[in-house]
Amino acid sequence: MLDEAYVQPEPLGVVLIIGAWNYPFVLTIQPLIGAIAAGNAVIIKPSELSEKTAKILAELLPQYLDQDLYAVINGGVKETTELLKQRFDHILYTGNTAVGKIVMEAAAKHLTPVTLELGGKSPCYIDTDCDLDIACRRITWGKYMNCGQTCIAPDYVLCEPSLQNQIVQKIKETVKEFYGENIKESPDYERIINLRHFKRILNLLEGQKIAFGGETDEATRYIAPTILTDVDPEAKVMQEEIFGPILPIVPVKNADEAIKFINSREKPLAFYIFSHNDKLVRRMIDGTSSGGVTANDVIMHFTLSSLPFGGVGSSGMGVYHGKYTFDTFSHQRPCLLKSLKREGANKLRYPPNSQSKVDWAKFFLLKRFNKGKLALLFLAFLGVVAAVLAKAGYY
Ligand SMILES: NC(=O)c1ccc[n+]([C@@H]2O[C@H](COP(=O)([O-])OP(=O)(O)OC[C@H]3O[C@@H](n4cnc5c(N)ncnc54)[C@H](O)[C@@H]3O)[C@@H](O)[C@H]2O)c1
Ligand SMILES: CCCCCCCC=O
Repeated sequence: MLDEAYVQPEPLGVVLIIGAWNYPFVLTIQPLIGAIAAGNAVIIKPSELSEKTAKILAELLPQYLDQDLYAVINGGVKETTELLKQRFDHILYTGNTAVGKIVMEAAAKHLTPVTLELGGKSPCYIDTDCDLDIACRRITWGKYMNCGQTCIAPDYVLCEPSLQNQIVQKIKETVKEFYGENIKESPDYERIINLRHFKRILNLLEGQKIAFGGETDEATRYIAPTILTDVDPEAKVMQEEIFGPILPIVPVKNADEAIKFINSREKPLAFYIFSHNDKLVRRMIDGTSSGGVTANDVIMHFTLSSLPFGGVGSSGMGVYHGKYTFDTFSHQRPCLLKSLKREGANKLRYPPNSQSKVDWAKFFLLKRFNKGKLALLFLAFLGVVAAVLAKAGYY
């Protein structure tokens, strides 16, 4: 009651940040900022696949930051494996789920806590009560941005069968509006990172009904914005994160079936719902689980520093962004400052024990006294004294 209690965040020590290639600058610098703010030393390991960004980070960072505290280490699997043998105080890893398990296993050897920013198949439900023009424009933006190589891109669409053709038509129109008649020539349409990923994505198209797009060019690793319709939930394209510009549409009877569909799979990194019906939006949020949610848009929850960003289940663990990054890289140290005075009040907990001590302890614990309540009690006591004095004076 009379002591001071507070939480003091303290730095964890040395943090390892392992970045991914698809947004190679933001996925290393954003966690770095919070790790520095929390007072840690940091080692950054950019992805070797985005080699130019990795090189420029190694060149630029030492020009602005103390190299003894903030180092960039470049390399591939061999170097990262070696790095992971070292003891760190926290590891933030961004990348695929399989490597996430390798990172967690290496961290476990030193009891190092991890934040795993992984991926998954982020579903998008489009309700019949919806402005389809706007929904399709926003989905087109989020799906084909960075050629579909975005961790929170809408992976596939769930909708009632009657909406399917309209959605194809509207996305087709929006693609033309965004990238022009000749998408290949558009300076705003990107390419697939490498040949391995190009072939992996092409493999997902096998046996599918292509309602729009489908053109590819291996020499430039170009894959056109593509839509697949009437997709079988068991199809290959529905088994792994697409991470490319292909949008499967899976028809469902209604919102309840969409909820069941989502819940029968691994927990996704993001979930998107398009509907005018606020009740339905909330019902779908309550009925499912995902790293994050945006209603009536895609991607945008990532951009709010007031919201924590991260996955759940196989899409990751832990969060960052804004103040949450600071918290992730801090130990929340509880501190209680007592005085050596007022020893009488402590006698209750010392032996020998008695029933009366137990009764007093129960009284104090159950009443949950705090400074505010104590002040009220003191005021009440003063009131009683004042009343007694006043009465004594009156007579
Ligand atoms: N949650 C997020 O914020 C987020 C952001 C971007 C990407 N992602 C996910 O990342 C995935 C794509 O990234 P990726 O995995 O292809 O990126 P990647 O190939 O760049 O790998 C990520 C990092 O892991 C390291 N790595 C690779 N193999 C390793 C191994 N065997 N041992 C130790 N380290 C190893 C790489 O060097 C790299 O730094 C997608 O699933 C995507 O959804 C998630
Ligand atoms: C404004 C869009 C930024 C999206 C970054 C997503 C990071 C994950 O791939």
